[in-house]
Formats: sequence, structure tokens, C-alpha cells
Amino acid sequence: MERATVIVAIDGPSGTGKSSTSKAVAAQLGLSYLDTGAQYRAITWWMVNNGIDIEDPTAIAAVAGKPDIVSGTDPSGPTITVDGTDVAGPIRTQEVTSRVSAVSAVPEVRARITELQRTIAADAANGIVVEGRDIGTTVLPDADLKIFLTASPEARAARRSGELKGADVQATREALLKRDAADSSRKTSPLAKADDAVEVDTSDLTLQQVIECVVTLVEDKRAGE
Ligand SMILES: Nc1ncnc2c1ncn2[C@@H]1O[C@H](COP(=O)(O)OP(=O)(O)O)[C@@H](O)[C@H]1O
Ligand SMILES: Nc1ccn([C@H]2C[C@H](O)[C@@H](COP(=O)(O)OP(=O)(O)O)O2)c(=O)n1
Repeated sequence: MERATVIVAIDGPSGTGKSSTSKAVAAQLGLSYLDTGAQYRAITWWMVNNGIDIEDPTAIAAVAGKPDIVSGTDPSGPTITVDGTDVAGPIRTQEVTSRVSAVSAVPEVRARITELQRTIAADAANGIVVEGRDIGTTVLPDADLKIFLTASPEARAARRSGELKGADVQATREALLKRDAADSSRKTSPLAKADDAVEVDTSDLTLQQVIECVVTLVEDKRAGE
């Protein structure tokens, strides 16, 4: 019998391991992979590049439909383009990171990106791992498996500053907590754990342990447990 597709939603705050875990789980299980944070970063990059006033939600809403955002969903080489331009690098700058929460709080932006996400998930032949902040609660509430990753602010800041080549851990911690607070308190689909999500605290787990944990949860689901 043909295996049914499987939809996995992985949510949580910054630095909990969503991207690394999701990519590895998708690769291991032959599923597609979607980094929804990259989509919000891409639309933010476009707004900044086009001189849109980030402080003005009405201005953002008015142009939310303009950029053409395309995500490549192969977990071994995910891609993201805006109007045909590869923005994988530019979306990770400090400038975009500091503005992404404001842009992604605008309801018209969320409606647009959510629709894209649902289309991508529906088109994934074998299924998909989708990671973000509101996947289990809003984007894919019928996902087969929902995971909510957490980790202490200290662990998250240490991981992130390691990535940013020795950036100050304390400053990184403050920036992370500020972004979490903004993402958790916005009106439209805030960062939140779905009632039926499995919470995994990754503070004291290696990445490999987290990957194994999630793979096991997917396999158990597929086995009908
Ligand atoms: N369990 C873990 N233990 C140690 N480092 C981890 C763990 N999970 C992820 N990392 C590292 O932490 C950093 C942030 O992980 P990432 O997957 O980008 O998190 P998120 O997508 O939640 O922001 C990466 O450098 C990653 O390799
Ligand atoms: N499903 C999502 C995913 C991300 N966002 C917003 C809020 C986040 O601060 C930004 C960036 O997300 P991203 O996952 O790239 O952030 P980190 O990798 O954790 O630094 O996008 C969102 O509002 N909804």
C-alpha cells in the first residue's frame, strides 16, 4: 500500500533548533521542508529594499501582495527568492532581523504568507515538515504531528551567538527575548503552542537527540499510534 503523506508542524521561539531539526527530519524521512521564517524575512527584505516605512502598518498592508516569494522545499538545499532574486543571504542581516517582527505582525502580510504556505504544503507529494511560529495553531491546524520546541534563553543565546561568530551573548539574549515578546504578543496568530502539540525542551539535548525524538514521533504516528 502507498504511504499516506504526512504533515509535521514544528513551532517555537528563536534558537530552539526548529530549522536544523526540521531539515534533518525531512531529509531522513524523504519529506519536503519549509522554513516559514525565511518567507517573513523575505517580505521584510522587500519592504526595506523598496523604502516602505516599517513603522506604518497601513503602508505595509498596501503593498503586501506585491513581492513574488518562492520557496524551494528540498531539505538538502532549501532556497528562497523574491521576484526571481536569490535572497538567502540578505534575509539574515541584522537589519532584516530587527524589522521582521513588525512586518510579520501586519494581518495582510500574514494572510498572504499563510496562503502561500498552505499551497506549498498541499503540493508536497510525500508530505512536509513546516517550521515557524503559528504552524500548528493557524497555518496547518490539521497537521498529523505538532511539535513545540523550547529551550532556556541562555541555551538559545549561546547557540545564536555561536552562529554569529562570537557576537556578545548578553546582547544576543536581549535581542532574542525582545523578538519573542513581540512575536508572542501580536494580535494575529502569535507564537503559541497548539493544545495538541508535543513540547520538547531542547536545552539539555544534543541536536542529534532532538532529531531522533522527532523522527520517532513521526514514525509512531505513521504506525497509527
Ligand atoms: N539541541 C541543540 N544543541 C545545541 N545546538 C543546537 C541544538 N539545536 C540547534 N542547535 C544550534 O543552534 C543554532 C540555532 O538553531 P536553529 O535550528 O537555527 O534554531 P531556530 O530555527 O529555532 O531558530 C544552530 O547553530 C544549531 O546548529
Ligand atoms: N510562522 C512564522 C515564522 C516566522 N515569523 C516571524 C517572526 C520571527 O521573529 C521572524 C523570523 O523567523 P525565523 O524563524 O527566521 O527566526 P529565527 O531563525 O528563529 O531567528 O519571522 C512569524 O511571524 N511566523
